[in-house]
Amino acid sequence: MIAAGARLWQQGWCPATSSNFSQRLGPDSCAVTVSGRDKGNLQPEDIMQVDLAGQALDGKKPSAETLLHTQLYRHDPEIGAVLHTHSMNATLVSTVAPSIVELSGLELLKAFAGNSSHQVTLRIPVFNNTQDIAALANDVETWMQQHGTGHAYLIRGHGLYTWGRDLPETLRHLEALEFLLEYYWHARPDTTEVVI
Ligand SMILES: CSCCC(=O)C(=O)COP(=O)(O)O
Ligand SMILES: [Zn+2]
Repeated sequence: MIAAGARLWQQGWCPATSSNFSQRLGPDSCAVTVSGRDKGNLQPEDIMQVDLAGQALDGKKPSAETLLHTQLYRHDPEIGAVLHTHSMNATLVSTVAPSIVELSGLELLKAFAGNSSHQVTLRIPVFNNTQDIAALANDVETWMQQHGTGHAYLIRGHGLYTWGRDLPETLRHLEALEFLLEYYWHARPDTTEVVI
């Protein structure tokens, strides 16, 4: 997670202490970044343990968005890592997109686990931003129960969440998403107005 933070910060995807990262530790807990830390220069003490209710197990202050990470680990036991970033492309797309961003026919869609052809559609739901992270986590869970887990979601005017079986797979998903969101921004098939 420390190396991942340096790599993602270098790309400009984690400005100004934004973003948070986590990795599953077992069936009932995960490691998550401490709130407010510089994600480009994480130290071992900037990573802590929480249970899947989001409660700190070591007295530190977990990411303000911990419940969005633990929702994913509770939802799917196969999820082993979660990355949340604040890139310009994700933020731009999140403000102009309809409620679901759809991407089809692009070779890079094969970067997502389970895809062996470009002839697939990646659906990325867009949730409205809120400071009520528990409510947002509930909205995400409800959406996933109705539509499936998928690979990612956007939060309007905020950023991107993605996940995978482990950290390398999640980094691959994130890099593919960044490419695809930049493509979407330039193509902007559904743009009508900015929505924040
Ligand atoms: C300065 S960014 C605002 C908070 C945020 O969106 C974020 O991703 C970082 O929050 P954390 O508590 O995980 O540091
Ligand atoms: Zn954030």
